[in-house]
Amino acid sequence: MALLLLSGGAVALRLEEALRANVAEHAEERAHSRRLGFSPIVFSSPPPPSTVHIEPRLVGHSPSPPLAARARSCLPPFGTHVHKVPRHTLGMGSQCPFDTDELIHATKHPVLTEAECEAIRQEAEERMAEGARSSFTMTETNRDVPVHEMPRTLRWLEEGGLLRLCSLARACFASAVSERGLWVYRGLVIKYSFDEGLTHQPIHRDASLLSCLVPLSRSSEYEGGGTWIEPLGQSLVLEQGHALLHPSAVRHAGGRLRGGTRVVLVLFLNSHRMHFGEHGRRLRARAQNIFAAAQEAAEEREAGAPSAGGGEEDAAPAGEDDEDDEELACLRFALEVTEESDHELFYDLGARAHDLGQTQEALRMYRRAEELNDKDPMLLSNMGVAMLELGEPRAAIRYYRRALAADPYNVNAYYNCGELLLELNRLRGLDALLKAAPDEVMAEPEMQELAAELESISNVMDNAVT
Ligand SMILES: O=C(O)CCC(=O)C(=O)O
Ligand SMILES: [Fe+2]
Repeated sequence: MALLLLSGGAVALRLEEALRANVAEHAEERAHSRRLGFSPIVFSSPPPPSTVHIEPRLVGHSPSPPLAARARSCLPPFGTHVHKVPRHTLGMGSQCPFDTDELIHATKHPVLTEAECEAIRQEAEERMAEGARSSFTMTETNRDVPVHEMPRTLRWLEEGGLLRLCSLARACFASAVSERGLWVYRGLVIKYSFDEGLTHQPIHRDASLLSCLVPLSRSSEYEGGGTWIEPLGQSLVLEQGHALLHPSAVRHAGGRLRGGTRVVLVLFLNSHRMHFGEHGRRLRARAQNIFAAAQEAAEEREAGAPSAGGGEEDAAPAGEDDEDDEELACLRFALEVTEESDHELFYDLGARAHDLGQTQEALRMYRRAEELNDKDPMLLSNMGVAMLELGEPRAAIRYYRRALAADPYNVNAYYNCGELLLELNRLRGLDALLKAAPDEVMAEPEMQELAAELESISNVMDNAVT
């Protein structure tokens, strides 16, 4: 398979620099984790077999047990239900630290007691009531409080809670976790509440090696919800205190809540040493940061630009082209280290070309992405747009419909599909589309406009007939 890039010593050298910077970033994050108040976990013995079973009553009752008891309470106590996900979907290439497709583990029993769940939840709710919130999840559709701002929970983690969860993570993912241990990149308590419009989290990967999620609510407190696992095409709803563990690179989402309140504890865990397979995610993040910084600078220039006089387009300020190249270089380095196995990188390259008006090239990249993951709603929706731009409206509709099958709440795909059906005068199709759209989608102003247009055309036609 031909690599897209990388020739010449100068570029290769820069790749090496980028990789070194990733390793340094990992070390800096580990140090930062300590500053936030998380002590790393170092294992003192080889991982016990995952079949080891200890009595549930040993788990997590004593607030400050002696060390030996603490260690015992930290054995991976319970078996897990395992869901298989092809490990190539992690996009880590042949250096993937996970050596199996058994990548989604849901414990068969609680690993946190009811009392522990309630205590953590209570502290999180106190912090939220005081107005604490982080923007870590970068979305308005849920609320989250960082664990490092929750002293009681932090202490509970120190006193054995973290060792318990990390031991479990180690038993589930032995190939990725060495004796040198694990540390918490971030911990969050996330609240979803249907009545407050906090209903979900979009599909994403987490910025760590392993993700561990424990519902603090009982499943009877909400409808819908759960953790949506894209490659399974399914939401997993766990009972209070059970743990869901998966590689952070499994694409997932906070599943749509249809009622009630769901509160979860999430720990993002990293291994002592960074695995080579993690370079891709860090390089992609670099590219995204460079892009975001360039966007911000452009917006600032626009805001600060004198409104009068001149009339000529400003020349790009010195350095901007270099920044663009840096973004591209990072994406290409990421492609190289992941051996072109990560569909998100092809998506990014496609979106970048699309933004620059290079629709053919965008489609070429999107197709490479689609070969690796044909269920990504954003990708499919963008492919629809590209198809339309290239004069293929029927293909565009097919892509929009596939995007909607993958994500029935995708407003962009709904709107683009609806607008195109209107343009093609396929009014029955438009009517059916609007009727199928969930209320949340129809509440969006652009969807309201589409519905109004359809109605006014229908009225005109009715009047013409009568
Ligand atoms: O709510 C969930 O089940 C998923 C949460 C999640 O993915 C996250 O916080 O990163
Ligand atoms: Fe996540």
